[in-house]
Amino acid sequence: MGYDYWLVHLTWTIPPAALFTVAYWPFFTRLEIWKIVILINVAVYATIPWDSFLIRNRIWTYPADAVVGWTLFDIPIEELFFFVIQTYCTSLLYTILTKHLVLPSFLLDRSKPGAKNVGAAAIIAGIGFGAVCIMMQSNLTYMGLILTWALSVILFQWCLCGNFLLSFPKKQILMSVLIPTAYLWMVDRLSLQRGTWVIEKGTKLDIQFWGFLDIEEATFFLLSNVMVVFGMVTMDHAIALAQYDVVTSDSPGRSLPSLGQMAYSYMAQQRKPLDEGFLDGLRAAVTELSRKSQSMYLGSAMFQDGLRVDLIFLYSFCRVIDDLVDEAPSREKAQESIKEASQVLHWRFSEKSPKKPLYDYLQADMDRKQALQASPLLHSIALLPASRLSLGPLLELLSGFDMDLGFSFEKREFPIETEDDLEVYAQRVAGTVAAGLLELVFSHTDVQYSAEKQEQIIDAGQRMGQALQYVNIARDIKRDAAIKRVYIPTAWLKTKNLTPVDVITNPDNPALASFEDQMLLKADQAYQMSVKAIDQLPKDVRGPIKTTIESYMMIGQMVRKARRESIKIEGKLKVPLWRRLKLAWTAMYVNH
Ligand SMILES: CC(C)=CCC/C(C)=C/C=C/C(C)=C/C=C/C(C)=C/C=C/C=C(C)/C=C/C=C(C)/C=C/C1=C(C)CCCC1(C)C
Repeated sequence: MGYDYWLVHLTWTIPPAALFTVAYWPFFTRLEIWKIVILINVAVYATIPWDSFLIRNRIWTYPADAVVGWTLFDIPIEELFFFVIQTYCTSLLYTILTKHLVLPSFLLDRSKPGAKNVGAAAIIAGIGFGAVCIMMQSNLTYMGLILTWALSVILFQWCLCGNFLLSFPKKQILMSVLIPTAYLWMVDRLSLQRGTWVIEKGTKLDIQFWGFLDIEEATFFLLSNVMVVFGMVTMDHAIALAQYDVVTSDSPGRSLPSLGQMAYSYMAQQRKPLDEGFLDGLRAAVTELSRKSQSMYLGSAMFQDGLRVDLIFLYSFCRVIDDLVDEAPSREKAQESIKEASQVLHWRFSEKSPKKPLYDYLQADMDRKQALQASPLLHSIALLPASRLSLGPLLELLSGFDMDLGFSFEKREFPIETEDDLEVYAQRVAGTVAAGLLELVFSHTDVQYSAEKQEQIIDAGQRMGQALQYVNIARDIKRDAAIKRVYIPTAWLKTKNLTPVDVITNPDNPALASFEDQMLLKADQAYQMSVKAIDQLPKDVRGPIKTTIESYMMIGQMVRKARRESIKIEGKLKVPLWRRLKLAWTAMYVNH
């Protein structure tokens, strides 16, 4: 007996598994862990008969002095552990690489018709070739056994999720397959060189890469990783459909069904046709978010399932309105947009509003695509999860944009006159967004909250939204001055004998430092008053919400520091990526 085989694990497979586990641990969701556990089980049960057959037929052997000697169906225990650890590593890598993807956005297959059949035909051809290899009873035996077994599994997976796979991003699939494959080739080569395991001559082609890596082994590790990754994609396909059902449902709140239920309805394959308008809209909203704000896109990935999708739609609505107002050629045009938004919102939230596919109702005479292009506003409102939001905060948000339109340098009009105005403004543009977010949180959780409790938490959330807006204002004093807006209350300025016009004409005035301080102090106070409420939220959302808030508050600290050390900042001040990652890791870890 010997420890050579265990040594391979101790040096090559366990360390990367441990490293990735620790790094990713705070971000692991229960669903992700279950997926991996299920896949490991499937992999082990599927591989045992095959591997056992190989060993009994002496296709490959292991020297007695390399293994401890425990076996199951003649398979050394070390080998069984290999099935587990490889499946774990590859599926974990896949989980990390695909964390940011919004699964339902890949439900519509836009690839060439027939692409799925071409794939299936190729896999079947591979299986046929493998069968011929086995029947020849020659040095092609091992290759034949690998191809027939692995490609049968892959064919099954392809039949279930081929279309989903075709629209899934190729980069993530390739990296999840190829990185572990290349790594295991290296490990396998080393072990074959050392003789920890031996592929017997006679049933193999005897072609080696890098001197020792048999071509069969190379093929095997590639195909086993494909099985693992396709297995993950198949489960993700089932999950994507369940998420789709949740976010397109009219019921005020639903969380994801259990994995078992999802697997059942997936295999039953009885589905109503998908709503293409909805899925196109989702895709557009996701693309827009990732283009406009990469950090918000990645940050949103910490929210799970249906909640994340709903949040993306909420964001998309805010974004569209913001752009419409900012890019309007005149104040009147901007006000018109706001008015239109208000009307469409009233309609969307009314009893009369059709709850199912909305596009047809919006623009009955227009093609959907055209409607989308013609009015991003209509589109973003149509996609809002109206059954899980309320109208109030959204209308209040519009009134915040209205306030922004009140600025006029020419007419010397500055709507933020008093500290009260500042608070009202911050509530309208940021408090409302926090309120919307929390409404969605409450409707996507199984935790029961009394109406009173909800109201209390929403109150705190709105105050937190205001706090973040104060940080925004403190950071952007100069940038706002450049577009002739001053959010420092006129009353504050007056204490130093200044006016908003002075701020716009001389934004570098050192006297402004004290107002920046005052604004950040106000942010701190609002933050302190509401931070405790986070602990009352459902566990899943505490981490991501804390991350968002703390990153903002960190911007505040950086503004202070920059001022203290007279650092000049070009453009927008940002928290460095590594600090945000550290912050996210900690916030997620503490609330895990
Ligand atoms: C749950 C929900 C929501 C929906 C349900 C959706 C659904 C139906 C999904 C179906 C998924 C399926 C069917 C997944 C299947 C995955 C498999 C079979 C993975 C096999 C991995 C095999 C692995 C990793 C095998 C590893 C083997 C190794 C490392 C062997 C190595 C070796 C060594 C070391 C020396 C000698 C040679 C040898 C190659 C045998």
